[in-house]
Amino acid sequence: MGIVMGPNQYGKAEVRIVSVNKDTPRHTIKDLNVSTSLRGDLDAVHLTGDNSNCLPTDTQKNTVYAFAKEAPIGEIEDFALRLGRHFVNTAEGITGARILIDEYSWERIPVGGTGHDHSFARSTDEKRTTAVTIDGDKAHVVSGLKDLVVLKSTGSEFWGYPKDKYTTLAETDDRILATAVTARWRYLGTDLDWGKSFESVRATMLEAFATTHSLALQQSLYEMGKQVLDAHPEVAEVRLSLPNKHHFLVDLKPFGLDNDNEVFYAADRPYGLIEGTVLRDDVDPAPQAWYSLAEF
Ligand SMILES: O=c1[nH]c(=O)c2[nH]c(=O)[nH]c2[nH]1
Repeated sequence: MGIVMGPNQYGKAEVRIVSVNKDTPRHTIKDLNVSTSLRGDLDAVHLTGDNSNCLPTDTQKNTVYAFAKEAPIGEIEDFALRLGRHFVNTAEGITGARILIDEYSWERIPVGGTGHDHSFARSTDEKRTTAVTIDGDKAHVVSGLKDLVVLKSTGSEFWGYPKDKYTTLAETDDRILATAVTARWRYLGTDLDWGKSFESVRATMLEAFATTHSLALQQSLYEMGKQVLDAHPEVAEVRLSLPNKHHFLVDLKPFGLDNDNEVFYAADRPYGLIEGTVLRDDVDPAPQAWYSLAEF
């Protein structure tokens, strides 16, 4: 019987970096939020405060900035792979690294009919994401997006559910279906055209959401994941988190008006939260997750 140090990791969270490429007067920008986590032989720092294997989180932050200058950032997956491999290959006692990156999107401001060379507007709240894990000489990439807000103004029903003495929800064959998509998909390789794959996965998910006549958001979730896997052999599994952004019919009878599914109250909370994984049954399962309080 005794007490030991359990799973642990440490790093710098949310390194905000904006990098401007000035190779030509038509600048491009990369706007990222980068988090690093390292694992390895870290008992000593926890048990006795011996920092000899503890590459400072400050150094990890500086590495992110320096790497952005030493070579073009490129796709976030490639940048994360470079950073993670660097820490594992160079830091004494470090055997694993996980790099999380969120990328914010900017569009050129239109001026005189074309996009301006060096002025940008934040186009949407949607973020492109990646989570790259290095484990010794192995690497795996889970990319995704979050805060992609979508809505169907019809083509959504919800009925046939069990009713008990607490049920008040009316069955409907015509409702608004709206959600803010968080999606993560696990790649089978580490060497591919990340940007092309991202755009295609995103387009497939959107098309599946739009064209599925939905009897439940759960059914839309499965279709979105399934159609991504059908069209993308490079993807092993898709995980989706879909808040059901409820839209309630407003009672217009007090004003002598009929509401023919046209006027809704958009509630912000509570919301249903529909989550799930759609996966191939013939690939290796995802490697064990990194430490997370939520998985306790
Ligand atoms: O698509 C839905 N799935 C549910 O599980 C659910 N539950 C609920 O109240 N409304 C909905 N809608």
